[in-house]
Amino acid sequence: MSLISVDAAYRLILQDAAPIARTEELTLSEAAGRVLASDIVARRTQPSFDASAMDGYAVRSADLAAGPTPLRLIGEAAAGRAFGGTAGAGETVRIFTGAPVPEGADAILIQEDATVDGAGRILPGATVSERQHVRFAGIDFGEGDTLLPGGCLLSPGAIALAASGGHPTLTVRQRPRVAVLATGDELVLPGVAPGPAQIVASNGFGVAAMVSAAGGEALDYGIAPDDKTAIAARLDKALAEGADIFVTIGGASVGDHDLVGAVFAERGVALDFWKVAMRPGKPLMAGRLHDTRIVGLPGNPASSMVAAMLFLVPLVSRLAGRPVRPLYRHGVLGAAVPENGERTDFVRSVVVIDDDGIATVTPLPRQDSSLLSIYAHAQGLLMRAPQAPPAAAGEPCRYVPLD
Ligand SMILES: Nc1nc2c(c(=O)[nH]1)N[C@H]1C(S)=C(S)[C@@H](COP(=O)(O)OP(=O)(O)OC[C@H]3O[C@@H](n4cnc5c(N)ncnc54)[C@H](O)[C@@H]3O)O[C@H]1N2
Ligand code: MOO
Repeated sequence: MSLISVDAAYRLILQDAAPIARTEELTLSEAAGRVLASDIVARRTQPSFDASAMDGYAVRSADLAAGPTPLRLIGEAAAGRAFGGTAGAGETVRIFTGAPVPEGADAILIQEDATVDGAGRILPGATVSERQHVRFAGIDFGEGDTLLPGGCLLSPGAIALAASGGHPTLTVRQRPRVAVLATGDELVLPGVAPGPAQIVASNGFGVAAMVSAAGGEALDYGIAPDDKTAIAARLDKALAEGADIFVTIGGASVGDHDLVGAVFAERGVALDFWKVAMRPGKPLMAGRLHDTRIVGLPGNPASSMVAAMLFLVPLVSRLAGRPVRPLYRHGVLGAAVPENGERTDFVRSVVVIDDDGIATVTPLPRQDSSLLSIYAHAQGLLMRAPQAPPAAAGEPCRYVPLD
């Protein structure tokens, strides 16, 4: 298969990717950050009664308009404790924020504008307009109103609104299940002392973290040795478990021990592409087998992280039903850059956003695709198009944010 462009690979990986239909019911605290499955309507009216917005006195506004006449105090209303009677002409009820406004009263005189005389009567120091400081029933929403549309991301505000509407649980879309498998005889888990030719597996943990942040559920498939049977067994497991995406790391290139492509071919994976004209991350595969999408990431640490950021994160977001944000943002170069070669270059860069929102993108000095220390300290990937001419500091550029 020949190299395809970044844009073509991006289109291919997202084509026919739709939010998964499976749903689950979660408590409000569990549902935060998830995607609502369908519209929810209010089960109640909020507020369900006319409520005071201030601490003071419930009055009849017409009484105060007539002049500063003392009012007779006939009772008290507090949040959770209504005054049972009716305020008649010349009468007032002590009231606190959140309490039901008594029958007869139509406004609140704040306590700063009132004094109490020796006889316990209330002397208004100001007039009030009708409805002043009253939150009328239903000003937030009424029973049966649509509170949140299906497909919305459950932000903290949305969770609070659902709670107020009387929903203790919400039906949300299930997260896409993403099996993540590292491959390579040389890999040991963090914390295990590597042998003389071994290294510590790192990429799977970074990729799993990206999957979670994009709204997916990462399934840890561990490490498979460079052995076709072992890799195929993990693929079969992913299919049996109904994984939405099977991600491999490593073994994607052309060496004698790069077996992932061979396993995919033997198992009948229909590849959409293998190898993208980009640096790092060229030996990237994507395809599908039955209902499972397949993504084969290259092994070099920065290559797998960059390829996952560009292609896996949008795919997971789309399957999760979350908005897929545009790949690139605009910025200005913080340093001069040379002419680019034939592949799209993704240059790990420091991104500083000033008070006006202008992003200055400055390439980090070392770009070898094995360097996690550089990747981890980059905030963005400067995008250099194929054959882009040299560019000076201050010129416009595009970059992929890494947050
Ligand atoms: N003759 C060619 N050789 C290579 C080419 C090529 O076009 N022709 N492409 C190079 C590029 S570009 C990349 S990127 C790598 C990718 O190769 P693989 O996907 O086959 O990756 P591996 O060979 O398995 O591993 C590469 C490197 O990364 C380390 N690795 C692998 N998995 C992990 C992990 N989970 N955590 C940390 N590090 C990992 C592995 O030990 C190797 O050092 O191929 C080039 N070669
Ligand atoms: O894709 Mo490789 O990432 O150029 O090292």
